[in-house]
Amino acid sequence: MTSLTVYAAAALVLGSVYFLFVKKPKSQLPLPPGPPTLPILGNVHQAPKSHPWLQYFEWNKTYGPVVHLNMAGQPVIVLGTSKAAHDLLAKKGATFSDRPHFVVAYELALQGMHMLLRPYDERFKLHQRLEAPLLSEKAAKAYLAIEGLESKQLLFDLLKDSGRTINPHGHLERMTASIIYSLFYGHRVRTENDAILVQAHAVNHEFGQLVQVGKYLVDSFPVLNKLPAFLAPWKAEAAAHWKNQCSLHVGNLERGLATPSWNVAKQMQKAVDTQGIAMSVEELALNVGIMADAALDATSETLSWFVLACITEGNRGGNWIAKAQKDLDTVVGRYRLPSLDDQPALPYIEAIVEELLRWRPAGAAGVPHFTKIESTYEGFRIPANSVVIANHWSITREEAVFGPDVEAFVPERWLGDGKHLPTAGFGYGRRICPGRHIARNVLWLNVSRILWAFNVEPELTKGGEPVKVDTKGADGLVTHPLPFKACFTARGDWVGDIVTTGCDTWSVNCDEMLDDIQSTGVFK
Ligand code: HEM
Repeated sequence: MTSLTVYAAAALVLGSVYFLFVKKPKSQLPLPPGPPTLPILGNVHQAPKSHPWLQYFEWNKTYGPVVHLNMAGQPVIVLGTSKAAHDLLAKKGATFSDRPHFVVAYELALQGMHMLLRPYDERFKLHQRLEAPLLSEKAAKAYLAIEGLESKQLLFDLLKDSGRTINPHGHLERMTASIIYSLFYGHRVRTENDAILVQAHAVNHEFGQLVQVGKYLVDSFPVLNKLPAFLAPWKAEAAAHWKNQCSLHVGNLERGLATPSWNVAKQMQKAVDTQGIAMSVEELALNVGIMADAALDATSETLSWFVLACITEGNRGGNWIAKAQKDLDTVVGRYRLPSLDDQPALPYIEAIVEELLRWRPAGAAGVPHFTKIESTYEGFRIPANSVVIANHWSITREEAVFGPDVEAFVPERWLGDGKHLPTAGFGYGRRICPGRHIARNVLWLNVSRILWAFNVEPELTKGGEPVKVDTKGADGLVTHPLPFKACFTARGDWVGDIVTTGCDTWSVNCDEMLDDIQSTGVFK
């Protein structure tokens, strides 16, 4: 969606005027430890320029689970263990659920209507209440038929490319986008070049540019926003971006409301109308649209990481792919596809999904929280107006919790006693990802079906060696693999029989499936 360097690091610098207003500390406790600082600049000169989660991890290793950074007066707290993240962000959720404030990207360009960036206030809680029934565990179950349909189509598309090396990203993204846009707007996505998907990418790319670190002085000195427009060129840029956001999200909302069948947009509109909530069309459209954006990127990139894990880590841990395929053959057999009903009998697939979320958390540095109030933790003072980062990369690499082989892909760690390991990747407390039930189902279904149908292998050099692929990934709020190729080969003729005959879904009437969701009675 945006570049995380951008987003997280912007969080580091945006409030450099805050310190002028911070009340004198009430507690005499010391600040948490952190790297040495320079006068005035603090740690600004050490702020990571890309992949910030890697540097945060190093700081957590050196200074401990709670690290304090001083970004020219802006306190930043980096949490590096799941205990610290739970203790502060979840247990003290009333205090730690705010977000840092972005003048250009949030206040101006999004008119304060970006769900992920909203401050923790009454309006945020209202949106959370409106979304909650549509993202609950029950609702996620009601969406399984649509998810199953798109996952069948994924198998069909991959089978067409069987035996060739392909970049799988387009197929994975089409599948995820089609689930989300069908559910949200009643719009099936037939190709990765779908006009709405392309428009969404363009708008998100533009948004990413607006949160570039240091691009706008006004993000560090909000008082500059009082300047007249001719002295404040960012205002015109933000206004142009707002138009593009509206064109995307209001356009999608209107198309969604005009379809014949049930969808999330209609359900949200109904809730707003029946509860008599005063809400502009833009506000509703952005709520639905930003939710769709959040869902799409994180889920499809996690699946890309899964394919990358297959080709780089597949033979580790006693060959986890072979183990999973043995279980699938025993439990599911070769005459039907796996479904969520098989989940209780396939704990190893569940373990693969957990390990995937741990090995490459899609939001490696999480999404920054913010606290307006001073707190204390384990003998340290967390100052008021701190940006608080739960660094998922550190948290998923805690050797005391996961063992010494944290860089390896080892599903076994989640079996037996491992069932109680802390899951990570969806954030914490009152800002925890509300779409996690849907995400987990999509991940489970596609991981199980891909492994049931295909051997997933690396691209080979002319000499027959696996082509080296980058496993560090690109910088960004949603961390994704750099483009790579893999080869999906059907595991046997039986795959062709089932996938060719039963997985070409383009003739299926999705309107009926969407109406079936409504008739489950989950939504009032
Ligand atoms: C593998 C898939 C996904 C991952 C790894 C993921 C991860 C995250 C993370 C780390 C956050 C920030 C949490 C925090 O601030 O502590 C978040 C927020 C959010 N996610 Fe997800 N997410 C995924 C899928 C989804 C889906 C499928 C939906 C919706 C259907 C969704 C909707 C949202 C929304 C609306 C927020 C903003 C919550 C807020 O600011 O209060 N996500 N997600």
